[in-house]
Amino acid sequence: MAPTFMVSAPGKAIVFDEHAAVYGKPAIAAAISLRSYLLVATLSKSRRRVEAPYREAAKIHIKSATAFLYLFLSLGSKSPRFIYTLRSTIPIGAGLGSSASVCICLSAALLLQIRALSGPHPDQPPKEAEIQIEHINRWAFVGELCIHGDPSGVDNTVAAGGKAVLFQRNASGPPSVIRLTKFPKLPLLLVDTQQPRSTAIQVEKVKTLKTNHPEITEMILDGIGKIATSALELIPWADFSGNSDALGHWGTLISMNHGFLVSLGVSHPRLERIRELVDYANIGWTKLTGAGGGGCAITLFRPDIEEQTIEELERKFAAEGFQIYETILGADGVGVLWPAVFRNSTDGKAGEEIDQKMFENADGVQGINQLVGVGVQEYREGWEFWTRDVSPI
Ligand SMILES: Nc1ncnc2c1ncn2[C@@H]1O[C@H](COP(=O)(O)OP(=O)(O)O)[C@@H](O)[C@H]1O
Ligand SMILES: C[C@@](O)(CCOP(=O)(O)O)CC(=O)O
Repeated sequence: MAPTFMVSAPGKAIVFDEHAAVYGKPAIAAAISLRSYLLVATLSKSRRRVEAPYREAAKIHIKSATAFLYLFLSLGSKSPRFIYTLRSTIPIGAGLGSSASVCICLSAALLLQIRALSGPHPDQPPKEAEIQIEHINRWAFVGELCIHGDPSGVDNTVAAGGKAVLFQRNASGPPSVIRLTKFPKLPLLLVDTQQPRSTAIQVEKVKTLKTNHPEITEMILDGIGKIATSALELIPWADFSGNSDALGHWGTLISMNHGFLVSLGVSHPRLERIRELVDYANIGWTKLTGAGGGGCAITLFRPDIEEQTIEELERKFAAEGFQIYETILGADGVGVLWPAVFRNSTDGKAGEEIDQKMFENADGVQGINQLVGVGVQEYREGWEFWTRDVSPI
C-alpha cells in the first residue's frame, strides 16, 4: 500500500507592473509563502471509493471540483482507493493565485501516483528537475482552464517553480515567461482589504481611461513598464539583506508603482487606508497587488523594524477589519512530503504519520502552518522541492 503523502504549492503576488502588463509591458510576479496543501491517503481494499477534496459543496468550490475531476479522469490511477484532502492558507478570489496553487497540487499528486515524475531529491540534476516542474505545470494549466476559462498561465508557472517570473504579453502568441531563479526571499506584509473586486472591471477602467486620455495614459503605462525593467536590473548582483541600498531602491520602485496605479484609477479607499497606516508606522513600502479596486496590498519591510511596531500596526489593521498575513516573497515552488510523517517535532510527534483527521482538524491558517507548514514561522522538515538550474537573473 502506497504511503500517505502530501504536496504543496505557493500562491503568488504581482510585485511590479500589473495593468501595464495588459499592454505588453513586462511584469514581475513572485511566489509567496501562503500555500495550498493536499494530503493523499490510501484506503484499505474494503473501502473502494473516490472522495472529492471539498467536504462542503459550496458554490465557490464547484469550479475547482470540476478541475479535480477533469485531472483525476485524465491522470488518475486505475485503483481509485484514495482520499484527497485539500487545505489552503491562501485567501480565495483575492488575486493571489489560489486556484493555480490548487491545480499544481492536484497535478503533482496525480502524476506522482502514476509514477510519471522522478524526484524530487537533493541530487537530482537541475535539467531533470526542470522537466518535472514543466510536466506538473502543463497539467495544472489544464485545471486552470476549467476554472478561469482563458488564463495567461502566469499563476500556475509561479506556483510550479516558485521564486518569480518576468512575464510579457505577446500580441501574436502566448506570453513570454522568463524564470527569475535569483529572485531574493524577502519578508512581506500582505494585507487583504476583504473588498471583493473584479479583474475584468479594473482592466476595463484602464481601457476607458486610455480611450479618453490616450497620451497621458500611455505615458503612465510606459512609466510602469520601466519600473519592472529597473527592478530586474538589480536582481543578479544586489544584496537585499538590508546592508545595501538594494532594498531601498526596490522600496522606492514599489511606492512609485503604486502611485502610477492610483493615477490609473485602480486603487480603492481601503487600499489607500492600508498605505496610510503603513506610512504612519514607517515600516516599509506599499503597493496594491493584482487588479486593484479591492483585493490585497503588499508591503516590503524596511530593515531592522521593531517587532513591537509591527504588532501595533497589525492590531490597527485587525480593528479596521483587514486580514493580515506575514509572508515571504520568492518562496519555494511545488514541494512533496513523502511519506507524510513528522520529521522534526518539539511535541513528541517525530515519526508519527500526519493522517487525514489531524489535517482536517488543524485550526485555520495557523493550525495548518503548525502542522505541515513550509511558511514563515514554521518549517516542517522533510519537504523536498524540484530545484531548477540557476538562470542569469
Ligand atoms: N482553495 C480553494 N478551494 C476551492 N476552490 C478554490 C480554491 N481556490 C480557488 N478556488 C476556485 O477558483 C476560483 C478563482 O480563485 P482565485 O484563483 O483565488 O482567483 P484570483 O487569483 O483570480 O483572485 C474561485 O472563485 C474558486 O471557485
Ligand atoms: C490587472 C492585470 O494586469 C493583473 C490581474 O491580476 P489578478 O487577476 O488580480 O491576479 C490583468 C492581467 O495582466 O491580465
